[in-house]
Amino acid sequence: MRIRARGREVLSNPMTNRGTAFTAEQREALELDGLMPTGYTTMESQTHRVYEQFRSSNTMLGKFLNLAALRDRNEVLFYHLLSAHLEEMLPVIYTPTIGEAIERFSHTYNRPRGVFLSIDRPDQVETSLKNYGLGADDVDLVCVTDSEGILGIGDQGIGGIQIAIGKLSVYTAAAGIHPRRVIPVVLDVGTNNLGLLSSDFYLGERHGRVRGARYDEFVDDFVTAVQKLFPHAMIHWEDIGTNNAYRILQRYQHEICTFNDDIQGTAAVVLAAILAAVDVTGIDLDDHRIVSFGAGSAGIGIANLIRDQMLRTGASESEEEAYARFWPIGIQGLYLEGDPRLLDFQQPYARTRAEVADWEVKDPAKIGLLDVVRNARPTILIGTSTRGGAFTREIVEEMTKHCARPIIFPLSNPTSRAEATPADLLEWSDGKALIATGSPFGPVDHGGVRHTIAQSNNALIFPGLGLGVAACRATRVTEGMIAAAAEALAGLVNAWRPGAPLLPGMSDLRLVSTTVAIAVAERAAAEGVALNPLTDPIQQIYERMWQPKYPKVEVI
Ligand SMILES: NC(=O)C1=CN([C@@H]2O[C@H](COP(=O)(O)OP(=O)(O)OC[C@H]3O[C@@H](n4cnc5c(N)ncnc54)[C@H](O)[C@@H]3O)[C@@H](O)[C@H]2O)C=CC1
Ligand SMILES: CC(=O)C(=O)O
Ligand SMILES: [Mg+2]
Repeated sequence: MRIRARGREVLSNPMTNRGTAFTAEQREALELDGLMPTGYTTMESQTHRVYEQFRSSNTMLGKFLNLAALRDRNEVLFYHLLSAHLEEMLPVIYTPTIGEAIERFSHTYNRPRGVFLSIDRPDQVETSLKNYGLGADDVDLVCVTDSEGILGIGDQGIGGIQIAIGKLSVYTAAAGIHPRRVIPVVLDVGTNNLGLLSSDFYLGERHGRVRGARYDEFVDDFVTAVQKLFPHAMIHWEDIGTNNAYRILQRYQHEICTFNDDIQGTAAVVLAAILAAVDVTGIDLDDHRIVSFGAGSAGIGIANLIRDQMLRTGASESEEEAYARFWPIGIQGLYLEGDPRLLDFQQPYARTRAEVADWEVKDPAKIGLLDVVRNARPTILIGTSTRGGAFTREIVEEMTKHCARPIIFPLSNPTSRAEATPADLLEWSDGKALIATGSPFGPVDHGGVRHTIAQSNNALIFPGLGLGVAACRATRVTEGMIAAAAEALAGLVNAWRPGAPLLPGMSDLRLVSTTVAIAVAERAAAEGVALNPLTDPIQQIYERMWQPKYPKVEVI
C-alpha cells in the first residue's frame, strides 16, 4: 500500500489506519509519533482486544454498533475479526440484527458510509457517485436499495443504506471482494413509513414514496451514471419493493451486468436446498407439489428457478405442466386467474377457478394456507411472506398427514418474521420435516436425533456470484450463471445422514463462495459473456480474493 498521507490523516482513513499495529519505523515515516500510545500490538493481539470489546456489548444492536465503529476506524482489523468469528458475527452484521440497525439508523447515526441519492436532486446523481472518489477501473460492485422492502420489515427509508453496507461486508468476508472496490447506495425516493416521517431524527427526504415516471427516470439516471463512471461494476439490487423489483430487473438484465439478489440469489440457494431435500424424500422433483406462501419477489423468483429446473431436466414436458406444480399464496389468498391485484410476473402461476370450485374452504373469497394444504396436499411449503408464525401447528400437522417427509422452509427474515421455528416444525411433524430457514437457528434435538438447521440465505450465493463476475469480467448476469451457482452449491451438500443440514454452514462461506465463483465464471465464458475467460480458474479466483491482513507499506 502506497501512503501519501501523514499524521492524523493516516489514522482517520480506515483503510490506511492500523492503530497500535504501526511499527516504530512506520510511525516515524508517517509522522504518527505522539499520536497514539507508545505500545505496539500485533494484529493477533489487536484482534483479541477488539473481540473482547465486541463481547462486552450487552445487546445485539450494541454489538452491531461496536463492529460498525471498528469498520470505520480500521477496516482490515474489522474483516480480520469477522473472518475469525464469521459464524458468531454474521447474525450481527447481517440478518437478524441488521434489521434492528436499519430501523434505528437515524437514531444511532454517527458517520456516513456509502452514497445517498435523493430523488429531489436528480441532477446530483452523477456528481454524488463521483464524490465517492473511485475511478473507472476501481469498482467491482455497486449494491443499491430503494428501501421499500427491507428484509421482512418493509419500508425503512434512508436506513436501507445499512442493508447495502451489510451485503457488501458479506461479499468481502465470504468472497474476498476488496472492501474499497464496492459502493453501497441508497436511492432516497421518500418513505411511506409514518413512524419515520414523524420522527425528529429522520435523516431522509420527508415525503411519501415517489412512484411512476419520476421514479423510473431516477433509477435510469442512477444506472446511466454507474455505467458511465464505473463501466465494469455489477449492479446488485437489494430489497426493492415488489412492484419495482421485477420491472427493474427485466428492464436492465439484458443490457448491463446486473442482478437482483432477492429474486435470483434467493432462488439459487433455495433450489440447492430443495434438491438436497428432494433427494432425501426419494421422490422426483416433478412429483412434488409446491406451495409458495408469500409469492412476491423472492417467492416467484424461487418458483421460476424450480420451474426452469423441471423443464431443463425434462421432468416437466411443458411450461403449463411445470406451472401446475405450484400453488402461490399472497395476502389475498391463493392466486386465482383474473385477479387484478396480480402483477405480470405472478400471473402465470395463478390457478384456474374451475380447479378450486369443488374445494372445501373456509371462505371462498380468500382461500387461505390451511385450505390449500388440505386440498392441494403439498409436499413442499416455502415461506417468503414476512408473516411471522404463519406456519401453525394445524397447518404442519395437516401437511404431515399427506406426506412422509414434508419439506418446509420458513425463509422470511429477520427471525421475528420466520413463518415457524425449526423446533416447532420438528415437534409438529414428529421429526419428519426437512427444514431450511432464512435467519440462523441453533440445532434442535428431537427423537434422539440432533437436527442441524440449514440457513437458506442468499449469502451462500451472491458473494460467489460477484467474485465470479468480477474475476472473468462478465458483461451480463445470465439465467445460466444463476443456475450454475445453484448447481455448484447443491454439489457441496450431503444431506443423507439423519438430522444433517440441507446446505453447507455459514462457517464454510469462503469454500462455498469460491466454488460458486468458479462455476459462475465458467458458465459466463461458455455463454460468451466473459471479457476475460479464466484459464486457470482455481488459481485466478484464489489470487483475486482480498485477505484481511495489513499490507506492506510504501511511504511516498
Ligand atoms: N432467506 C433468504 O435468503 C431471503 C429471504 N427473504 C425474505 O422473504 C420475505 C419476503 O421478501 P420479498 O419477496 O423480497 O418481499 P415481497 O414484498 O416481494 O413479497 C412478500 C409477499 O408476501 C405476501 N404476503 C404478505 N403478507 C402475507 C400474509 N399475511 N399472507 C400471505 N402472503 C403475504 C405479499 O403479498 C407478497 O407477495 C422477507 O421476509 C425477506 O426477508 C427474501 C429474500 C431472501
Ligand atoms: C436475505 C435477504 O436478502 C432478505 O431477507 O431480504
Ligand atoms: Mg433482501
